[in-house]
Amino acid sequence: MYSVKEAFYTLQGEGARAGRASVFCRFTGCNLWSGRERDRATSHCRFCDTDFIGTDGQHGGRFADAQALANHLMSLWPHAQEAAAPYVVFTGGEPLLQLDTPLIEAMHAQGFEIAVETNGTLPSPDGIDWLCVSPKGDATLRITQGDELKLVFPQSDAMPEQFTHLAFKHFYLQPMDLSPRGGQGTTMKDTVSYCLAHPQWRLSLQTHKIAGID
Ligand SMILES: C[S@@+](CC[C@H](N)C(=O)[O-])C[C@H]1O[C@@H](n2cnc3c(N)ncnc32)[C@H](O)[C@@H]1O
Ligand SMILES: Nc1nc2[nH]cc(C(=O)O)c2c(=O)[nH]1
Ligand code: SF4
Ligand SMILES: [Mg+2]
Repeated sequence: MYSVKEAFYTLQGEGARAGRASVFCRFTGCNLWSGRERDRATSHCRFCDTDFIGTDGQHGGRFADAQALANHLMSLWPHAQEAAAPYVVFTGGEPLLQLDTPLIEAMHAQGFEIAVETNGTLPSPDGIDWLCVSPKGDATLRITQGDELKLVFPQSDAMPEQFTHLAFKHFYLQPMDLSPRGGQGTTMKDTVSYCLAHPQWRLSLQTHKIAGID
């Protein structure tokens, strides 16, 4: 059984693959925050910009098996006749609480290329085509290699220097959007300054928020 908060067709907004048409599958639940505002201040992850509770979002629901979820996600990909392979981004919440080998196999059998957005605290199954790891505060990082490391900046207990030696192809800093915590604006200036001073890091903007899409 898979619990999905929402699923939608949009453009990947962040990181090295920003701008790419994607089916997003947002799983319910996370291991670093309950998703309830009253728990935010005492959680491992305190800046989350996402509602991942329940299965009541657009095209959300509970899916009995991998084939049912793969069929559902394929129904959201509108370009069956085009050359570009269908592309899915599994996110959440924390997708590695639910993404397993049967689902990876069912998605590949449909022809999907599979991307994952994870906090990196849980082991990842084999077969993921694009792995994006986004470390969180003092939460122990268990995934130390992948395609991109995308760090939300700044986090006093997870500074970029801690991660530069890890085996990722791309290193991104993404300005923390403070609005989920009632703040204003983002930490854009500090993030730009850090990237200018440390060229190993590139700037990732949340372009879907700029574009006004999901
Ligand atoms: C909502 S998380 C879900 C996937 C996974 N749990 C994770 O944390 O990577 C998706 C992406 O949004 C980023 N993110 C969450 N809240 C943010 C915020 N307030 N500002 C900027 N990026 C944020 C996360 O770091 C992650 O890269
Ligand atoms: N367009 C768009 N791109 C994204 N990249 C990562 C997202 C996420 O919430 O995991 C996200 C999202 O929520 N929307
Ligand atoms: S780990 Fe990801 S989904 Fe969980 S609370 Fe943090 S940003 Fe949100
Ligand atoms: Mg998001």
